[in-house]
Amino acid sequence: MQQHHRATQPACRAAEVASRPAESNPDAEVFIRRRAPEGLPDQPCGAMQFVVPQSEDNKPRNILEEIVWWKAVEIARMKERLPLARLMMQLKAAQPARDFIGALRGAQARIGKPGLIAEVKKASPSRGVIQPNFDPVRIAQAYEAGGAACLSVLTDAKYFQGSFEYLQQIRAAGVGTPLLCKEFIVEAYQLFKARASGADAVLLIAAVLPNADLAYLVKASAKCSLQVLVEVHSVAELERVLKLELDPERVMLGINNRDLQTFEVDLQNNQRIMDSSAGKEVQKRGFLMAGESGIFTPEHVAFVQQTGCGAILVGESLVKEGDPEQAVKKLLSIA
Ligand SMILES: O=P(O)(O)OC[C@@H](O)[C@@H](O)c1c[nH]c2ccccc12
Repeated sequence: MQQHHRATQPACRAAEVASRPAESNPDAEVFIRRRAPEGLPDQPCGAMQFVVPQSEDNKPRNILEEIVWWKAVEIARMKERLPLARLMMQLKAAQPARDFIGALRGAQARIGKPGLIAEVKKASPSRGVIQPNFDPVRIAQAYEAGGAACLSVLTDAKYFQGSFEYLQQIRAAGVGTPLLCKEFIVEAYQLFKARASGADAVLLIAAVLPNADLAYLVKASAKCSLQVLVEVHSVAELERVLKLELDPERVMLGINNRDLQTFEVDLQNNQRIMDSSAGKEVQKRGFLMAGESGIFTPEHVAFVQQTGCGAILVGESLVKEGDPEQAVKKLLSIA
């Protein structure tokens, strides 16, 4: 699979990236390999059952890789509990999807600030438990009352303590803002599960998915009426994503300002990417851009806005507050 991912890059570029340490090359793409959580299996060869030794390289190289390797197990279990045929019946019965991107653009036009995607997030690998007193429905209702245009709901169970059920519960409680399913999506089954649970949009992470997979999953999303947020975290990734044919009415882009290896947040990353020629092209082609992660203050919001982002994705700074409604109002400077 690693070979497959690398093969989507020109050979010289891949070699160049591989030979430079990641720290000195902020634009290096993160190539997520796909393996079972225990790595590649032992390779017995011959009657003596001689085993080719496992190398260090057979462990996840970063948290994103670890999460993605575990996904394979999680998806297999989900399919056992809910086979595809039954999931497709749920999908048919789902309520029509809402216009996620339209809601963000509408809010931006109304308030003159980036449209807010407020995240319902209990925990994360970098922060541990952020909100021990976690009630997803109460938080979602408070975000909506505070003026969030859209919500993002973490569904990853093992690393973020999320659940697809939270999407259902939030919808069932009458929350009307469009919902993003925040998941590490690697196959279409997860898209169907997201839509059947009430999501209106899904996240696709460029660092996880080569362009061939992105193209397929974007198409499959459109088939089940899901809009898409494609997340990049470097200029190189943005350049790659822009090679795809994407409809700005159905696909928006996001810049994750959190480094996937160190977890450090740097809002300058947002500026650097938006100022690049790929960043300019994004704006020319009319894509809505979201700045993601590490946004804590109205000053941060203003900074991300002046880089050219019409949306922001905010989790920790809102979810850790006892009164998330006030936290939203404070962040957007709504009296
Ligand atoms: O809690 P923060 O720093 O405001 O970040 C929110 C969001 O950007 C972050 O949760 C996120 C961005 N991309 C992701 C991909 C998967 C899981 C989580 C994320």
